[in-house]
Amino acid sequence: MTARNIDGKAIAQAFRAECAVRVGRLKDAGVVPGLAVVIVGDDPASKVYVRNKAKACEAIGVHSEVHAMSADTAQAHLLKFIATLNADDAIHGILVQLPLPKGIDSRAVIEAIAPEKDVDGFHYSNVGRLLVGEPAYYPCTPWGAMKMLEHESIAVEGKHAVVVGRSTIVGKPMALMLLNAGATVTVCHSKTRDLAAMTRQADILVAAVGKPRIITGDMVKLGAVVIDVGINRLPDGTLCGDVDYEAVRQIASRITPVPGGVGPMTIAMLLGNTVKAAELAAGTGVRGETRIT
Ligand SMILES: Nc1nc(=O)c2c([nH]1)NC[C@@H]1CN(c3ccc(C(=O)N[C@@H](CCC(=O)O)C(=O)O)cc3)C=[N+]21
Repeated sequence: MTARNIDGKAIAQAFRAECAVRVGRLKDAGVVPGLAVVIVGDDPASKVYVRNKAKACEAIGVHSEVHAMSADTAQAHLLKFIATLNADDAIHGILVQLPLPKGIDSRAVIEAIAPEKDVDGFHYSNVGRLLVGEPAYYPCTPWGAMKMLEHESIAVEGKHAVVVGRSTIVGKPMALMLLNAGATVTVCHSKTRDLAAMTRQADILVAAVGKPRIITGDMVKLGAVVIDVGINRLPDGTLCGDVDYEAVRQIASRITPVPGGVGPMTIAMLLGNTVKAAELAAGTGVRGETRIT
């Protein structure tokens, strides 16, 4: 078997086009969606991501502003700044780029963001809503992975999904989204005994570990759907996922490539959440859905 790729770039493009239409409608109603991105310190990788986010906003007519602060910014200053963004009617979404420099309590910073502007879906309020299965802003990376499954008409209900990784940003919310969608979910992590025995049971396998190519061919069931969330930069500068793509491709039925898989979806979901935040602020958003994007 050779797996077909799930083309994140193309799906993200289609989703962004839908967002652009919604932005057009908002503009007719006199509202320009606005995203504020706050970046503290000068991590080069973070700067690239932030630039890509700003470009993606610009392309669909979302106002974006990047607030760059030095690595020695005081936490109190950052909290005050977030309070001004919370009060700014032109800003519908706030994203504080993670990781933050040592000495800043990321949790305190996230909790300072108004939940209705928390387009990352990291605030306790949104995390709790996800747990309960209520409308919320859902974390963009796992939400993007779910959207890929939906777009490809891959049924989740009744499937055995195995998530490798238990981070707050990807693994845990991914497991909850799959569970809410009716999957039987196993979450594996660094303390799991016999990881391969677990992953081989997966109809849908999600790798969110952050270690290059740790999911090898022998760990995958024939015909499984494999979602690779890992983005690892190798010493030679190339990007690779958590999945040994060439080997697993021979066994899986569908696979997301890296790059061009979950990464582009993450940015598309951020745009979707920002547009939704503007729609809700403008009173044109649809409430009562089981999900917000
Ligand atoms: N508050 C916060 N929210 C985030 O969403 C957030 C964050 N902090 N910190 C850093 C991570 C990382 N992240 C990525 C988004 C898109 C790609 C992406 O588009 N990747 C391309 C390749 C990009 C490249 O070539 O480097 C791809 O996979 O095809 C990657 C990584 C969002 N993050």
